Amino acid sequence: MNGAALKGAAWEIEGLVVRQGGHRALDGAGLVVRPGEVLGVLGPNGSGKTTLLRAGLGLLRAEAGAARLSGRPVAALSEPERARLAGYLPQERRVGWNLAALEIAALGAPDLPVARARAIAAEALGRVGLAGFERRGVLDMSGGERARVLLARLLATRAPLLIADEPAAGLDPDAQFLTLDLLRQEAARGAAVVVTLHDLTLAARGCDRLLILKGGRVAAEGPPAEALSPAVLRQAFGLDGELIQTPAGPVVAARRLA
Ligand SMILES: Nc1ncnc2c1ncn2[C@@H]1O[C@H](COP(=O)(O)OP(=O)(O)OP(=O)(O)O)[C@@H](O)[C@H]1O
Repeated sequence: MNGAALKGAAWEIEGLVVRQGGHRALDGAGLVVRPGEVLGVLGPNGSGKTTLLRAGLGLLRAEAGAARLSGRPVAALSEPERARLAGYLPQERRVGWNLAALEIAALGAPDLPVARARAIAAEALGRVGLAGFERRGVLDMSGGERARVLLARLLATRAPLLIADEPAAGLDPDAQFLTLDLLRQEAARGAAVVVTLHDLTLAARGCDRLLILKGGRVAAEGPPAEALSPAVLRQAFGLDGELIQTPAGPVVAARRLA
């Protein structure tokens, strides 16, 4: 452990070095997120976003660096303790068994009696737009519907930290905005939220702060207008673009560098 715990942070990661397949997938990256805040983690494919989330939860071994959940070193917490402090929606939407949507969503609340967990799951399914789908097997759904069930499972955790790895991937435009709205609602109830995204406009609209990764390092960090400056778009994403304010909210207009 390096520095002292930051007061009030739900999740602090500092200086992580993680080797994957012989090269440094993370080379000193970190993040801090506080209750009530939505932090977006962005970066090109392979820049280390998923590795940062997994290593920061103690699911991958780090060669150096530190991670704390609610001020407690992740390495000192059991997996059930970590699960109570952090709801985690992984990038892969793998589900083995064709269980009903309600049962899958209720897995987010294993601490509660079954009837209560199912009531919370039903409410979460309603929030993600799946009222009426409670009894449908998740393997008998479209990919986007299944993704919403897994988002409902995340919401059902009611954890103080919610981590969603590309929750908007494969969703229709309305569902993408809905996803960010729901995560913002969770932040409004006091949760800290960390979300990885590839849609820069969605990130600019839905996140309070953005962390941009490039090559396993933090390339930029700050409010969307700063973190998505033309210089960052160029250096981190290889794009010629800018953030434009419109009546509907900010939009990132960009094209590939010639
Ligand atoms: N199991 C693995 N074995 C070897 N290399 C890996 C493994 N998992 C990830 N990597 C490498 O680590 C780096 C970071 O991967 P990571 O999944 O964190 O990127 P990402 O930013 O989440 O990407 P994406 O946007 O494509 O999801 C990449 O270079 C990737 O090829």
